[in-house]
Amino acid sequence: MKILLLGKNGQVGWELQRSLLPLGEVVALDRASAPLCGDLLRPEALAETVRALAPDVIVNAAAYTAVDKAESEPDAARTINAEAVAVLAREAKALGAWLVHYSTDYVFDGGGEQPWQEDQATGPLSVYGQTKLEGEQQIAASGVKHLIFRTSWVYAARGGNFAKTMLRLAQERDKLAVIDDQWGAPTGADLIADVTAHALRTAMASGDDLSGIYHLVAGGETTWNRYARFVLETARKINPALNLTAQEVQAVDTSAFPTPARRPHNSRLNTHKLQQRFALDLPDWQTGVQRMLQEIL
Ligand SMILES: NC(=O)C1=CN([C@@H]2O[C@H](COP(=O)(O)OP(=O)(O)OC[C@H]3O[C@@H](n4cnc5c(N)ncnc54)[C@H](OP(=O)(O)O)[C@@H]3O)[C@@H](O)[C@H]2O)C=CC1
Ligand SMILES: Cc1cn([C@H]2C[C@H](O)[C@@H](COP(=O)(O)OP(=O)(O)O[C@H]3O[C@@H](C)C(=O)[C@@H](O)[C@H]3O)O2)c(=O)[nH]c1=O
Repeated sequence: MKILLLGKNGQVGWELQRSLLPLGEVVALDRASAPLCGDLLRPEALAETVRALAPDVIVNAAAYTAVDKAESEPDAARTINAEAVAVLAREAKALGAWLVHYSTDYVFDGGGEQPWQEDQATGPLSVYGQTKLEGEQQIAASGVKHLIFRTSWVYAARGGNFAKTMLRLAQERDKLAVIDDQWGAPTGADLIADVTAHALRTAMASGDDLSGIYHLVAGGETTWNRYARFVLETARKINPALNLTAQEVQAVDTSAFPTPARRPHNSRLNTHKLQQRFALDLPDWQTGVQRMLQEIL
């Protein structure tokens, strides 16, 4: 089996290079790859690469993920998160290949307090969320066999993420102020990659019955504030010599921390469908965060 992996150097892409290896030959590209094109800002060059490689599976881990910046760069966000995805779906469909893709909790408007199910109405609050939703819709409309994993609050030992931002700020400041009224689940890129490999293997063995959208997040729930406090407490235990000067992580409302992009209050995702269809048990979010901190500290 031949797998084309796009976005190989992102948090999820990096972990996928390891997880996908047992499934077959992995051709892993990033935006700078040449002569093959892995640049999602050049959708038609990307299409030529797909036709030249004729993979059995395309795994797209590339995305425009700068949530605030997307508000002032909607065209680039849309080309990468939606137009290029439509081209990948079209080419995969023509080849009879599977398309694996990732989406986000930010497709929802964040109302209520219940975990969102896959079939509930979306309502993105930001350009990033809107363009990711358009990507999902393009895949569904193409008729390609697909797995779309909606995940949230991704972290990894490699790459930039909220946990690492908190560690950096806690070394620079005496006090942090972090939002305590947005709820979700931090999810490790290694978990996402491992579940992807398992689900892909299962789905390919069962025809196209398992094609669809799945919510894939770690178990439990927290707020950004509680997550930040957990990161700093755990970091202090792992490495007491670490110079974390911030003694307090002040809990603030969303209104006290204005950002260019609006973010959902309720980012909880219900994972029953994924766990049931693929016979999976997802670990609590704390387990993976601890492991990542052990690794980087
Ligand atoms: N990060 C998160 O918190 C969440 C992520 N997701 C989704 O999960 C998926 C993986 O995200 P994650 O690994 O965390 O994101 P990262 O930001 O870590 O990685 C995204 C990758 O996409 C690449 N990329 C950006 N623009 C292009 C382009 N024009 N052509 C090719 N590659 C490009 C980046 O390359 P470069 O470094 O060169 O810019 C980077 O390697 C995405 O679909 C994202 O929307 C969903 C929920 C939460
Ligand atoms: C840095 C910082 C952020 N915040 C808040 C802002 C925001 O509501 C929240 C997280 O901020 P960040 O900008 O780090 O995270 P953000 O870029 O919003 O993270 C999102 O990325 C995309 C790609 C996704 O798909 C989402 O699931 C989610 O992970 O924390 C504070 O309250 N205090 C701070 O000092």
